[in-house]
Amino acid sequence: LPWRLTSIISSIRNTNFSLIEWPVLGVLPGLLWNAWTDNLHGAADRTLKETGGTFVFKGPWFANMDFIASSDPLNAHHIFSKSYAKYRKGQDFKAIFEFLGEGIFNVDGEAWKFQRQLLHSILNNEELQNHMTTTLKLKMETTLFPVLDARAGAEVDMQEVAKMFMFDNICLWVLGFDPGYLSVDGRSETFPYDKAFEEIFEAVIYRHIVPRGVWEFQKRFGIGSEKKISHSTKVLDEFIYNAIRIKKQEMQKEEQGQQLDMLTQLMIAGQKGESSDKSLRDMVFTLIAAGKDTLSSTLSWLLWLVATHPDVEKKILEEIERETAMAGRQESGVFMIDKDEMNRLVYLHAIICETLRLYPPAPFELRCAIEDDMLPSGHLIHKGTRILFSIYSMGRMEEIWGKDCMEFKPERWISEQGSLIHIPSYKFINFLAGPRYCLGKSLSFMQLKFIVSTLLWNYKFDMAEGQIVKPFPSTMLTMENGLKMRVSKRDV
Ligand code: HEM
Repeated sequence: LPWRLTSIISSIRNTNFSLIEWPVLGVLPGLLWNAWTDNLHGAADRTLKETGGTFVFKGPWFANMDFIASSDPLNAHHIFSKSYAKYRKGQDFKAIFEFLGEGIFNVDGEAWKFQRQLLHSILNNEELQNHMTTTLKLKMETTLFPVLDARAGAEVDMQEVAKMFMFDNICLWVLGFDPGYLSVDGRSETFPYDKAFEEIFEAVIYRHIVPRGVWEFQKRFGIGSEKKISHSTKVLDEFIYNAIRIKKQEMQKEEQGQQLDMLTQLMIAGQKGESSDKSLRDMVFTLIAAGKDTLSSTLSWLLWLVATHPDVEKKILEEIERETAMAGRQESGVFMIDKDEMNRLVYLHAIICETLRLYPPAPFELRCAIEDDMLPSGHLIHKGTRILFSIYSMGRMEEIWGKDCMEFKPERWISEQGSLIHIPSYKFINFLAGPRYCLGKSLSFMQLKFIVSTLLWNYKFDMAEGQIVKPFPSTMLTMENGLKMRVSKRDV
């Protein structure tokens, strides 16, 4: 009890949630909230290990909080692929993520099929992918490298830099313009949009934990975290609707050449059918949310893991030197990798997979059964049961990854012949499995390989003294204390 009390008091002090929420929440959800936020993913991981990979959580009878948590790969295969038709995102998911509107994350059935086909054709369009790599390269040359040069030798929060850099890039890819969040003069303090996304994803975890009636009550009266969600959604809506309005004006000008951003492609596709500003807003909002934190989180964890594993750093630099002509190719003072060379970077691919295994940007998935069923683990599922799948725990299971599952070891992804080992998606579920797997998977590998190889070849990243790196309890796996590093230009 004393431990609980101390830790509740410290949670109240440390969380962003208003004091009003504590009396509203009551003792039990308060304890739960405390346990989850103390080390949300670690706590779930421990319980899943103790219970053999699946456990039933029972809340008070009136609270509608029951769910089944699992990290069992056979259950994953069952829920996401084999018996996919029996599980949906469900009404709870839709309510929790209501700010995504009718975007692809939030819909099932025909609405999902339609968006899936449309986004599949856009995200796999080679011309568009080449355009994205070109804009990324330009952004690195004109902004990222000058920012790092300007702060060389000083402490830099690389998580902040990664967030700002990816936010600018995702806006370039999705909306076709650069908001200039990352800049040498450091505008970050005043830039509201990325912060608005962050606040929503932080606050939304609360909706996963407390009874729906509680947060709906708070929403109705604009209390605590709900106030933040509605304010931040308004800020983002203004930003996105403005981008849609400008894009429409641009498209009306005949002299405007073909633009290769996703919003233009969605509008062209929409001209053939129905496409309201609201549906464009929902799709664009979802795409920005899908891409920005996933990539910046992977980049941050990867930089930390490489900086704390000098043997891995040495091997990746050797691979870049051996497999690419980067050493002899300098553009505007920096060395840039060629797009065609990226497929040869097998070790780098393994580093990215290994980072994602240990630190999945999207650490859990929520599903709801639409009929009675039985999981391969033997758990009975009744219609309406919620299932919380822990991707974070699955990446740390000894049964899948062996005794060294907690070690960062990119070699586990490479065969004796030197090629990549294929791990089935239901075991390495970071991009999900089955019909709803991530549409940005190949794009993500391409962009991350480009960024990481170029960054590591040109710069050295060392940890700042006293920096403690640990996950922050949010819907996205970010670092609680940032990632303070000393950056120096590498002597190539
Ligand atoms: C490291 C990077 C990424 C990871 C780990 C990742 C992970 C995931 C996961 C777990 C899902 C399933 C979500 C759910 O069903 O609730 C998903 C879906 C999706 N992702 Fe990604 N993602 C990444 C990057 C991207 C990028 C860059 C884009 C595009 C801009 C993207 C677009 C999508 C889309 C459109 C879906 C919805 C698919 C559907 O519902 O059919 N992702 N992603």
